[in-house]
Amino acid sequence: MFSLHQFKHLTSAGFARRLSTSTRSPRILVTGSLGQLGSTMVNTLRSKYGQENVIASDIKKPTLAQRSTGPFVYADVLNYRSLDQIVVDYGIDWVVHFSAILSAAGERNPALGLNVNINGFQNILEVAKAHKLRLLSPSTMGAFGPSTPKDDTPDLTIMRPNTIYGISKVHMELLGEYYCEKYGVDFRSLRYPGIISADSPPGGGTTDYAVDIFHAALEHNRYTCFLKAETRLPMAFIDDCITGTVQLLEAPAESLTQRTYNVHACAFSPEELAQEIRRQHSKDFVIDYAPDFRQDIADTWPRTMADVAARKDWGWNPLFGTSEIVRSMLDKLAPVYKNAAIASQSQPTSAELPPAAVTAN
Ligand SMILES: NC(=O)C1=CN([C@@H]2O[C@H](COP(=O)(O)OP(=O)(O)OC[C@H]3O[C@@H](n4cnc5c(N)ncnc54)[C@H](O)[C@@H]3O)[C@@H](O)[C@H]2O)C=CC1
Ligand SMILES: CC(=O)[C@H](N)C(=O)O
Repeated sequence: MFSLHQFKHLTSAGFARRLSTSTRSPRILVTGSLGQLGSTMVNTLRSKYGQENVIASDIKKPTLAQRSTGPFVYADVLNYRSLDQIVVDYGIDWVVHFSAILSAAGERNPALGLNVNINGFQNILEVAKAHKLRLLSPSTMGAFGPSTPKDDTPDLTIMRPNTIYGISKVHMELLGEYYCEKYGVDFRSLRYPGIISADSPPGGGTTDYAVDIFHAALEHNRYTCFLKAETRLPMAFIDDCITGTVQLLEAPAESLTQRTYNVHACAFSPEELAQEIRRQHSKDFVIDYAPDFRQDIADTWPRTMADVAARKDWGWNPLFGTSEIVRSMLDKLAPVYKNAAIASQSQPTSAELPPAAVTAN
């Protein structure tokens, strides 16, 4: 049994501990952290909040390099109990929910898209409610649909998307808002345009061409695009995307006037992007067009989005336009392709190999 003196001592120690945890860095769980945006997000958050405070997770196996920068756990968003356990074990305060099935992948496999984007999100929302977590879960311009005004699309407008991805993201936005109003879950979201990054490959979207084109330009100096030449869509560079996402994540609750915000940086068509690549990389770069089912998806999305509220409420301020994006992508990827070419040239040809090595296959 504790004496009264010991009890007082214990409670004041407990109080002191509670005080110190209320001023410590938040512990952040990132789901889907091996996707196109996840690894950059994890690295940015780790450099701000400390390696140990950011728990990366996915259902895929990380490479050694991905494991080396801090904790990584298996987290299937379809399994509520495992999410619950991670939140308890790691003392999670905030969740950045990046697990999703993107637009093209969702049309290829609607059942998977519905399951991950709807049931997975509901699990995340329930965990956020149970443990009073702050939850940032991105939405997309794909939440708009064919009857939405296409230019300067406002935050609040007609939203009748006709893809599994779009429908599931509207569900996410509305459910997040409902849980915020009804249960006080601090849900935050932003509607990204297509995101362009040299860090990781894109994961099955309609805007993937705007990343693939750089790899093709550097490797073959030609590209066959799955969208038509004139299909203009909103886009943003990964640096602006991650900076903006962290700004919204950290924004004081009282500065937010809504739960979901449009964010826009620039807009271009495949032909306009190709012209900029010719200007900055090679005048001989060739693009041709073989539109497929992704054209029908792109045709339902805005050409530009209005993002006045994001700029005003939490400081969205993208720095990369089309020309800066092309410059950065070429600067980052050119050395990779140059080194690969040098390595393949220095590989001995079969004629130069000793007989045992040639017969090994
Ligand atoms: N990349 C882009 O251009 C845009 C992305 N977004 C949104 O940003 C977020 C992140 O997107 P990306 O990184 O591009 O997606 P991605 O497709 O590259 O990555 C998604 C990740 O989710 C993981 N995942 C799939 N099923 C899972 C499950 N059951 N449990 C746990 N993880 C699972 C995958 O393994 C993958 O690593 C998504 O919500 C997406 O809708 C929105 C607009 C544009
Ligand atoms: C715009 C998005 O949400 C994504 N890049 C996709 O094309 O599906």
